[in-house]
Amino acid sequence: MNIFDEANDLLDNFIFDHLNSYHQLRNYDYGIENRTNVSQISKYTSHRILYEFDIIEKLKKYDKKQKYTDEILWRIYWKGYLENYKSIWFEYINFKENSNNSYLISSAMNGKTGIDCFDTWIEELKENNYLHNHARMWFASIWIFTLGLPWQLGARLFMKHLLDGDAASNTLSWRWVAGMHTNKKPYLASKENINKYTVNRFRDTPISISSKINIIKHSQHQSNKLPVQRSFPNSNILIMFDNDMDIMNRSTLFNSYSKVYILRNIPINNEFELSENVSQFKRGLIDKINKLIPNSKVLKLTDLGINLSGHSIIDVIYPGIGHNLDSINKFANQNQIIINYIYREEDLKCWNYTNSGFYKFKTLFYRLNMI
Ligand SMILES: Cc1cc2nc3c(=O)[nH]c(=O)nc-3n(C[C@H](O)[C@H](O)[C@H](O)COP(=O)(O)OP(=O)(O)OC[C@H]3O[C@@H](n4cnc5c(N)ncnc54)[C@H](O)[C@@H]3O)c2cc1C
Repeated sequence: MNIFDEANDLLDNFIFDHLNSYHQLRNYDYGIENRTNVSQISKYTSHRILYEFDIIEKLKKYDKKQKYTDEILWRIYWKGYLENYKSIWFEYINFKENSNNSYLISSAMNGKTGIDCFDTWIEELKENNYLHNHARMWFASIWIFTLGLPWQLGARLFMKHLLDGDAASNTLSWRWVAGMHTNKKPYLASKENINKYTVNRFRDTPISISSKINIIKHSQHQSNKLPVQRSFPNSNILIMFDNDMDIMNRSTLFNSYSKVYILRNIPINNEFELSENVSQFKRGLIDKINKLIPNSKVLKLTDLGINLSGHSIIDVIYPGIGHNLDSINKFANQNQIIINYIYREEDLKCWNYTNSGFYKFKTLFYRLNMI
């Protein structure tokens, strides 16, 4: 069974057994032993082993698909929103912590806050590399509004440990909790809500919401121009990354090149280092994909230079705003190489409608029958 069959099996089993009750049960976090109320496919969607638009297509024939489809749309929306407001990403990665909070930060990162649920989630995050969506919301709210810590550090901690770590969903969800997204309403976790949706699994720890709600400053971001698709191929080399590995229906594309390089070990500084579990998971996925593309080779970015000698223009499957894009752009600048990005038609279409709120996007998505 290849990795695509494995991922589709997980999705199909979920659809068959639990799609009907998803809208009623999805908000419950019953703990790691009982996760059947959610699909846990995110480690595949974030690497595009499962392609969002294929999932929506697959769901069309089911009755109670609405809530689940909406969640997939959130993923598409966040990606598109970040494409429209790239400066949000740069502001996030350039954030430097200079407060004297190091003791509190270290207690939070090591799960030693004394807040039972929060400390449990830290352990779960580091060991299981997954958190339920509601736990992510409570966690981020406690991090920001109870502990008073910068959201950017929480977002980096998530990216380090989540198998599904995703530049857009993660950065923008943290901003949403902080009250920095379009509705400007912070998400405030409450003890009653946590108790209800965790079925009283945690010691009853009071969560105080601090006055720090008011002090999250953020700049206004102007939307940027969206990219357009140019013609390809422009060289005999194609480059791809771990966050778009949907290779189904792409054999014609791959066959247009003599070599497909899958880049791994993208160097990012200490503040954005991935945990060993996450790195290992990505290595495993890349190796599996490598075996499925006959003319592919796995390369480190540091070895790309020698493999590209003599090329002044290369084609790259667009990896979306995030570290992969930053790294390849930096490489191209340093080596005076022109990059031609290959976009997906569905992405480009959706991004035109993701520059304001989610509900507007969702309404238009259905009305315009975007796939
Ligand atoms: C603070 C915070 C950080 C997050 N960071 C990430 C991240 O780095 N990567 C990531 O993929 N998701 C992130 N999410 C969104 C969401 O929590 C996860 O996608 C979801 O929990 C994954 O579990 P699942 O596959 O069982 O979800 P299900 O409930 O089964 O949903 C199915 C799929 O829909 C999509 N989806 C569901 N909820 C959301 C959502 N709120 N936003 C975007 N897509 C969604 C995902 O692709 C998910 O796999 C974050 C949410 C919050 C509040």
